[in-house]
Amino acid sequence: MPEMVLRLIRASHPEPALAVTGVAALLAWGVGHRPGGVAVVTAAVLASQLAVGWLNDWLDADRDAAVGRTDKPLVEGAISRRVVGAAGVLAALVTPPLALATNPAAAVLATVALVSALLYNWPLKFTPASVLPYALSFGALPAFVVLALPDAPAPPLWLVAAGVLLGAGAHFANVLPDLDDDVRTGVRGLPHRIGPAGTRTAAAGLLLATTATLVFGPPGPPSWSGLAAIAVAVVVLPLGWYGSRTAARRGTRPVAVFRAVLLVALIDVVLLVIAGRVV
Ligand SMILES: CC(C)=CCC/C(C)=C/CC/C(C)=C/COP(=O)(O)OP(=O)(O)O
Repeated sequence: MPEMVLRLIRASHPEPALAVTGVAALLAWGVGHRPGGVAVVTAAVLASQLAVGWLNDWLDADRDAAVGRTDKPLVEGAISRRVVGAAGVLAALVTPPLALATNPAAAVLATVALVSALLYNWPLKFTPASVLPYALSFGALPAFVVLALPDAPAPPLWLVAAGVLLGAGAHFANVLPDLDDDVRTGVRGLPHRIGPAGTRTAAAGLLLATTATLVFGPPGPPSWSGLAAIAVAVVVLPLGWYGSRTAARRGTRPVAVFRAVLLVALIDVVLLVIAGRVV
């Protein structure tokens, strides 16, 4: 793969972008999209993730350089700021037409999710409302996937609620490794205002609530696989919480809660797809 492409991928926040796109693809398959529908939904979600990730690094380049972020190609000077910004604008522009290949109502939801996420990049991440775009975008994501079906069914409330809780939890988990650096560069979102202990607790608590919503939300009794998912969340999330706390005390990047959150989110969706109970 050409070097430039690899650098662009690194500037896109590839871990969360792939996780969110993978979850959307599995969900699309689980709710009954045909292969073409799965492809369109996946492409629209991937484009929105790339747009948000690239424009985030484009906007944050000076702040990331000020705190010496070693994981950012823009800080290394490995890629120009103009290229990353242009890639972000291009990805944002192709998201609505891609989503429109399903139906207009679904395209509106995909666009709302994108715009809300871009508003996180600027200005909401600096305010106490920093959690809102995550909650809105992640609530809109499963609603988009369901509404994008050929007969455009109404998305179940429990699924949207699970998206909102997952998004809010992901915000706290994502900010956790950067709390100190952010404060030095003037970023004061909700997690910075409630501090590291509150942030770790919010991330783990919201993910546990997501899992419970997914297991107990659908009609009928919970499945054994659903109960197993809760058991995994109950073990993995506190382990991630503990790992992040230990890393923070050692002065290394506390990414364990973030990884635990991604793992629990993926397990939730895979179990739901296998059980065929999403809608
Ligand atoms: C469905 C959909 C579009 C969901 C996206 C929701 C959303 C608000 C995503 C933001 C992702 C992102 C680029 C975080 C980086 O934040 P940061 O600048 O705090 O972290 P960093 O230091 O790692 O760059």
